[in-house]
Amino acid sequence: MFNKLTESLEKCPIVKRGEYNYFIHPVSDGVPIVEPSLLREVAVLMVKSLDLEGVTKIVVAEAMGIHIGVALSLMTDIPLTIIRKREYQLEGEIALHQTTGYSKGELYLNGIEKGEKVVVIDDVFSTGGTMKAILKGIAEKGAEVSDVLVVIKRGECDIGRPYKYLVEIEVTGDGVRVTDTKF
Ligand SMILES: O=P(O)(O)OC[C@H]1O[C@H](OP(=O)(O)OP(=O)(O)O)[C@H](O)[C@@H]1O
Ligand code: HPA
Repeated sequence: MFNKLTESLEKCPIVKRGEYNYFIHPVSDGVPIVEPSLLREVAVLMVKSLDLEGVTKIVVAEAMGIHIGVALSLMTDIPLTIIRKREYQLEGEIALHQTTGYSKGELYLNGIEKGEKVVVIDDVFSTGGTMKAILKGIAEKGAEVSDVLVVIKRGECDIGRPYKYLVEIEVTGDGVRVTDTKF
């Protein structure tokens, strides 16, 4: 029944970013197209997996957290905040330094208050660098993280706390192999 995510991953193309084998998939890249049925499957699986009890905000990072965050927000009626790559200089904004397997950059966190209970979701874990930066920012704000979930886990990531994933993959220059699913 839930086979769109695994089947689409096993068919997706790989490109080189330096030494990094980068897989290109609708969930992690938005290209070539995001099928509503795939997005719905991911949203249903996230709702089933996450502990949403008492959660006041869904936290995602620009850009590829946005479509999955919107889908989850529409299904749960929980508001969404997007960590942006653009600085707004709003009061209380926190700047975070992000390092991924192939890039570095700044992220800016707004919209989370002390004492809130949040879930953080993202499309992919590769090194876990982005998630570690996000968690540091949320802790600095004094908010509690109820759950962390990534749709696609590639590689081993220690983010300093437990997390959930929907599928685990291995990526080589030849393609993607799904090694575990949580549904
Ligand atoms: O575990 P990591 O090594 O940190 O990699 C995962 C991050 O990399 C991608 O974001 P990216 O910064 O490339 O931006 P995008 O969402 O705009 O594609 C992805 O959306 C994750 O946030
Ligand atoms: N593909 C898409 N998004 C990603 C990847 C990847 O290989 N690694 C980290 N984010």
